[in-house]
Amino acid sequence: MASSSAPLRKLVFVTGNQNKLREVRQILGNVVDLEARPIDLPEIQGETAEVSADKCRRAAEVVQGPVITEDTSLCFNALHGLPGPYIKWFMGKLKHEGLNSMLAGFEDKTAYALCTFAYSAGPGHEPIIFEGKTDGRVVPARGSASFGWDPIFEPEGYTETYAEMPCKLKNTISHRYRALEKLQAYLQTLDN
Ligand SMILES: O=c1nc[nH]c2c1ncn2[C@H]1C[C@H](O)[C@@H](COP(=O)(O)OP(=O)(O)OP(=O)(O)O)O1
Ligand SMILES: [Mg+2]
Repeated sequence: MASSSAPLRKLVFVTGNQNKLREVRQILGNVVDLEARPIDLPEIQGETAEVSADKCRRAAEVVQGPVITEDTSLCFNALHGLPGPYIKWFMGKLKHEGLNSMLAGFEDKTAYALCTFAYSAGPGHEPIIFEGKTDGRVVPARGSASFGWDPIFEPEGYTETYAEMPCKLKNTISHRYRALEKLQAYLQTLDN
């Protein structure tokens, strides 16, 4: 926690996703002065860390200052980590039912949610990557369909899907929470 007398660090979060923004605000609380920019940046193909670093470089150019970006992957173990960073496009076309069908031919329904935050101090500053991972499995949709693939992801050790649990609980076990813990620890080192 920043001391109450120190001014809060200003950080721009570039994202086109309101649900992400809401969770990031809930998790971080008042530790940073977060300003949202609803810009949907282009995303390259590749491994998650490369996709994230590239998006963050573009964001720093747009913002001309310190910036964070976030990428979320949903990785099916039976498919060697796919759809991974392409989950948005798979979700868009296949919906929850189709994502379940992709695993119909496999015994292994396990998956993990991977959240990658990237921080850049500004244009020309190489992004630093912070990853958080939550293991679970893919199940037929249960719970409110308000955020992406939440209804089909049941985190390990729980009988509820992300969509069925109170957001307070999701926010203490989620891929996003785990990545933000690391980002927050890094931001604290900058404050000292
Ligand atoms: O906790 C989550 N629970 C369920 N679904 C989620 C979660 N987090 C992201 N999602 C969805 C949104 C999008 O369909 C895809 C990630 O794609 P991703 O490119 O990272 O997000 P986006 O394009 O919506 O926002 P952004 O402008 O920050 O890139 O997975
Ligand atoms: Mg995106």
